[in-house]
Amino acid sequence: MALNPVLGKLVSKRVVLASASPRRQEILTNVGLRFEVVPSWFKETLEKSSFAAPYEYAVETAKQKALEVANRMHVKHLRTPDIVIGADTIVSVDEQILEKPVDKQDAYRMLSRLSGKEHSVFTGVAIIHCSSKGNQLETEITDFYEETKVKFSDLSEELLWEYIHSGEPMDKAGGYGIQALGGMLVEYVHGDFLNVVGFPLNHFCKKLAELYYPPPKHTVQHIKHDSIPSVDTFENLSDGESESSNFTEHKGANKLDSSRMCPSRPVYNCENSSSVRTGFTVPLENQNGASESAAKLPSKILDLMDGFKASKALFVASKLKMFDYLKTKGPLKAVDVANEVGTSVCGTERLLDACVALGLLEKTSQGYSNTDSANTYLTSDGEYSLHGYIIHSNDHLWPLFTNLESAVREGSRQNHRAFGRKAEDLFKDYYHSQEVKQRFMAAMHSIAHLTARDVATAFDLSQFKSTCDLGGCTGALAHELIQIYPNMKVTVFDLPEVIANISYFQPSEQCAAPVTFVSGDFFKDNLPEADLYILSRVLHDWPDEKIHVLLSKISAVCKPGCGILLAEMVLDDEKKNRSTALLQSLNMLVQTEGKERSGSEYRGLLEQHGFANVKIKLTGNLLDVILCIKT
Ligand SMILES: Cc1cn([C@H]2C[C@H](O)[C@@H](COP(=O)(O)OP(=O)(O)OP(=O)(O)O)O2)c(=O)[nH]c1=O
Repeated sequence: MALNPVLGKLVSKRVVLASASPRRQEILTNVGLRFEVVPSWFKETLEKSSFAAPYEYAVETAKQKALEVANRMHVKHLRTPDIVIGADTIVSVDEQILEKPVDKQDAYRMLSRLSGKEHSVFTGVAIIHCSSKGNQLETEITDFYEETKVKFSDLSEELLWEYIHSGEPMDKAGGYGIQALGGMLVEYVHGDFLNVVGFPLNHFCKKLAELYYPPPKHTVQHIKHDSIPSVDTFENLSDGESESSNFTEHKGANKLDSSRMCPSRPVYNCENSSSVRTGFTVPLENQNGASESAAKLPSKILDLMDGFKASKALFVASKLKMFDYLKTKGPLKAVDVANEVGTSVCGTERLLDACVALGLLEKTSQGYSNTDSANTYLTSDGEYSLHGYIIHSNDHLWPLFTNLESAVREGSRQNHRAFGRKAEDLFKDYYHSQEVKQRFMAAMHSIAHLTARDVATAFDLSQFKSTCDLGGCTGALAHELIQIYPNMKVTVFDLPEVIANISYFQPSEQCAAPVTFVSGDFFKDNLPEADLYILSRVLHDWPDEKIHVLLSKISAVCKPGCGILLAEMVLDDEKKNRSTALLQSLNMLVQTEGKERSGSEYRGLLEQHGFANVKIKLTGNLLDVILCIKT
């Protein structure tokens, strides 16, 4: 199947996914679609009883989510996106619509209704093509839905509660996630699996193929409204591109054929009906090579070849604090940015343009300005600033990664090559100078802050009265724990040179129950007493031998019923799917004796030290969470 041309049609467009769902982002990223994420603020409060069928509710909600984002972006930035994609997933059982549970009781109510029965999962999708006329936003809406049938086994009350306590149901329609623990509840699935996970990719691609490669008119005329089209893929059709299928041009000339845009007109594949489903294979119609070479364009490989340039562009713009200047003073012309920063105008202009193309900045006739993401993540005072980690990536990881080849040949860390220093203990390397130490602490703080909420809420930790975050650095996770569990006593235990430097990172408003910081070396010193020991991004720094030393120390002070919570990037057992975590494991190779590990590997390590009932939660954020209890 020539998939690439379908998505390739979107390459030059500003595509926005109006969804906060990490699953939708992952599904679309995995097929190489480039898009910005702007979660919709539309509240899912449409009156369900006013819809004749559950899928109509999902389609309308998806449409409203996407329209809200299209309108907001148009008004706010005066730079209208080309395409906004919205989606809404619901579960329907006995004519009732189930959305995300509001609390655990609600999850229990939903899951017990699904037990032993077949239900339908509907995802409504809206694809909105936007354009600006004068100051007005014009939209062309295409929508559709997909249904998948899922049957649950008979589920005991005990099993349901165990599942609910895993925390997985809370952000998922119907209260389950088929892609993770919830998969164990499922007897069969009829239909598109990804539709259950939140996005019907196959139907979406077919829809794009319809929009961008419509069949020639004579073919359409032969199709009866209620009949199966005479072709089931587009392979036999001529492209139509030369006539009218280039969406942008077509739209400019006159409005799109509304029969293609309106889901309620059944002329050509506008309904969700398997009887009119077509494949989304795109024709290699042109025998003289033009389209064929486009179809073969190895875009993923080309993106990888460019990856280091894109990373470095981000690092340099961050290091020069361009995002900070644009936040306070933007929009600015390239010459003004160059003056602020003290750089050349021609170099600055090229860097800013590259950042625009990478989706980090926006460019209008008034100049360059930050995107919402840049304000949140790239400025040094952004709410979830990654500035510290970006500078660490530029100044520390980049030189190490340039020695990746040696690391792979030798199987060991490369600090001596990158920094001309004999490799000592990992943390002695980081703490040999005040500047490097503070840079490292800022980097760790930014990741800990970004992931803290997901780590703290992955499991219900209210049973633990006291917690000790070993290697908890600036206390970002500790502060989040206190927010969520106000009665919890939280201690951070870290090296004296870290504890001496934490003040800069403390939240300005004082918490009622402040975090206690204790200095020491967890390999050598006594550990503070606690019901729960947290090791966040600690075990990945060390080889198995050192981990056994640490886990046996924790095991010795842990009473039965007490636990360990690990926060790490957990690899899939086959070590072939999670590229972020696998690349992070290379990161550990170039600078430590540690590595990233799979869920089974962590389970094996923990069980050897008397920790059982090991539960793993993939959070969708950078860190996954593992909880286990001392027997
Ligand atoms: C049934 C099921 C749902 N889900 C998820 C998909 C959706 O993210 C979520 C349903 O909620 P939605 O309201 O469709 O989406 P969302 O709130 O996650 O994101 P947004 O509104 O910003 O688009 O449930 C799974 O991940 N696995 C499953 O098995």
